[in-house]
Amino acid sequence: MGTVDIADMDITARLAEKKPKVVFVLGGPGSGKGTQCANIVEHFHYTHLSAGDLLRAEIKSGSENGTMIQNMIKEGKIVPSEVTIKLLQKAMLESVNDKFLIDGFPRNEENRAAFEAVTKIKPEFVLVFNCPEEEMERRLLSRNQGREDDNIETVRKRFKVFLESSLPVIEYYKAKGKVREIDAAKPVGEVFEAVKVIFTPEAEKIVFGFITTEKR
Ligand SMILES: Nc1ncnc2c1ncn2[C@@H]1O[C@H](COP(=O)(O)OP(=O)(O)O)[C@@H](O)[C@H]1O
Ligand SMILES: Nc1ccn([C@@H]2O[C@H](COP(=O)(O)OP(=O)(O)O)[C@@H](O)[C@H]2O)c(=O)n1
Repeated sequence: MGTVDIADMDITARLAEKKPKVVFVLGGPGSGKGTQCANIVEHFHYTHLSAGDLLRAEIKSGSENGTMIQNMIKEGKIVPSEVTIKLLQKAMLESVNDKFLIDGFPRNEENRAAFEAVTKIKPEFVLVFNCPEEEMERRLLSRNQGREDDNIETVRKRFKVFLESSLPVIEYYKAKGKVREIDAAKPVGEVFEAVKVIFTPEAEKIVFGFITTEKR
């Protein structure tokens, strides 16, 4: 246990006042989370917070945790929650928006429990992208973003971590009825059509002639 940091308490209290609305976006590495989040931002005015992007920015900023984060990402391991949660809290507080897509988090039970304990925020729902491993592997190895972890050796480690640590988090939310699953193996446009249905409010679905599940 570390000492209580007044600045951390302040961030948590200020964030609680803001009452942010959060959607967690989960799925295996390369399932298309970032791609679809960009579409959701454009159509539904959320702010996209990628845990991985925040961690990579922290490395670039030359922070004291930089080397530790870089080593963990290279190995496909999950960075301790304390670090990632602080970055997410700060980003939510700095944004003028109050609707957030939190992408790639929570990635394990520790992430999930710590986020809930610290922020008291529960997700509105959890968007899950399902994609076969062979397809995710193909996408990651041709992503071409110069990422140190998009090599076959690290990709295999990330798949193992996803199966062992992240799937249980998805199961946890499934049991709570919070998961909205998407077939992410289809082309980008088709995946977004399915995503849109989930984000469109029920009332608007009636107006625009979608089939709704609402009972009359
Ligand atoms: N539905 C899709 N079909 C084919 N390629 C895709 C699809 N969605 C994303 N991609 C591509 O696959 C790679 C991984 O997608 P990305 O959104 O970065 O995944 P994630 O954030 O889940 O790791 C990117 O190069 C992206 O352009
Ligand atoms: N909650 C998180 C999210 C990402 N990460 C790290 O960041 C890496 C890349 O995550 P990402 O979400 O940007 O990318 P994908 O693996 O989904 O393609 C992970 O493999 C972890 O090493 C983490 O430690 N904790």
